[in-house]
Amino acid sequence: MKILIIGAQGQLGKALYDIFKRKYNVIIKTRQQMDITNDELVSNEIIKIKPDYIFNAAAYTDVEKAETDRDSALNINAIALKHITKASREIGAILFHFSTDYVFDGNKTEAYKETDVAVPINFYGETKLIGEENVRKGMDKYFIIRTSWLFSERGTNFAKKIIKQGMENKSLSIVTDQYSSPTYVLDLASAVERMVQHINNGKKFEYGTYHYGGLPYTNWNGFAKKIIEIAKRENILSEDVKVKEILSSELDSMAKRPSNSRLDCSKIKRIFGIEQKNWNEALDHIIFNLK
Ligand SMILES: NC(=O)C1=CN([C@@H]2O[C@H](COP(=O)(O)OP(=O)(O)OC[C@H]3O[C@@H](n4cnc5c(N)ncnc54)[C@H](OP(=O)(O)O)[C@@H]3O)[C@@H](O)[C@H]2O)C=CC1
Ligand SMILES: Cc1cn([C@H]2C[C@H](O)[C@@H](COP(=O)(O)OP(=O)(O)O[C@H]3O[C@@H](C)C(=O)[C@@H](O)[C@H]3O)O2)c(=O)[nH]c1=O
Repeated sequence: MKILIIGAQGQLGKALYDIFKRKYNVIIKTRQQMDITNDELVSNEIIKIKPDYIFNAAAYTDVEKAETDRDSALNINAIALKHITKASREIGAILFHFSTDYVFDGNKTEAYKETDVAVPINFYGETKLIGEENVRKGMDKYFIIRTSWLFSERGTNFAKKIIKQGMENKSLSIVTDQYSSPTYVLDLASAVERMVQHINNGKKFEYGTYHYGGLPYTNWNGFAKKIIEIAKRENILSEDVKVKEILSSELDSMAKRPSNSRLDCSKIKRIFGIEQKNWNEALDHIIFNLK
């Protein structure tokens, strides 16, 4: 069973490699080795490697910068999916593509299901939604996994930004009016492994779009308070660091974020038996490892 991971240097790409290298023949491609915006290269490499599964963890993930650096965000998150699906289809590979809670506008009061209409309110979300549509149009054997607020010990993410800020300032101001859930990358990668095992064992399943995120739901301020609490306990931050509550309207940001992008993950549980994991335990673990 051969697996190709594209975007292997990102936080999710690395987690997928850590999980899958234990039992599978995994080939990894970094941006330097396979730029997904290069149609010819993508096609040649995928056809040459001929993997059974392709995991596309490559993306443009700077939500603020995407508002102005529009061509790059669009090429990487949207157009490149035409190249990847064309080559995947040609060799009959199964594609796992990753998308975001930011495809939703946040106007729903409950958690979002896979069947809810996606209306992005920022350009990153727009490009990710076009990418999803390109996957659906381009092939049949795909999984689009929408996830939220990824964190890990590696790469750039909210948890690491908060610790860094806590080291530099005594007072942090964090929004209270955006709700979703943090997801530890290794929990997401393990969910993907469960899906692959399920398929390889010949069990019943459906291709298509799935939601997977951590539990419990929270807002960014709640997440930040938990990060600070653990960092104080581990003596990484001093006791006098405080987290102030602010509203999104007080932020100086170009990209709007949804007030509610909680993902309903009941479909992945029903079809693949995958349970959501509690992110608190993972947060303890990564902050301990940052020491
Ligand atoms: N981070 C998050 O909070 C969330 C992420 N997601 C989705 O999950 C997926 C993984 O995200 P995450 O691991 O956090 O992202 P990262 O930003 O950590 O990693 C993305 C990787 O893609 C690479 N990349 C960028 N452009 C190209 C290109 N043209 N060709 C090949 N590789 C490229 C980057 O390389 P380089 O470092 O050289 O730029 C980087 O290694 C993405 O699809 C993202 O949209 C969904 C919800 C939340
Ligand atoms: C760092 C910081 C952020 N915030 C706010 C800004 C923003 O509204 C919210 C989240 O901050 P960030 O900009 O770090 O996170 P953001 O880049 O919006 O994170 C998103 O990344 C993409 C890739 C996704 O797909 C999403 O699921 C989500 O994880 O918190 C504060 O209020 N104070 C702060 O000090």
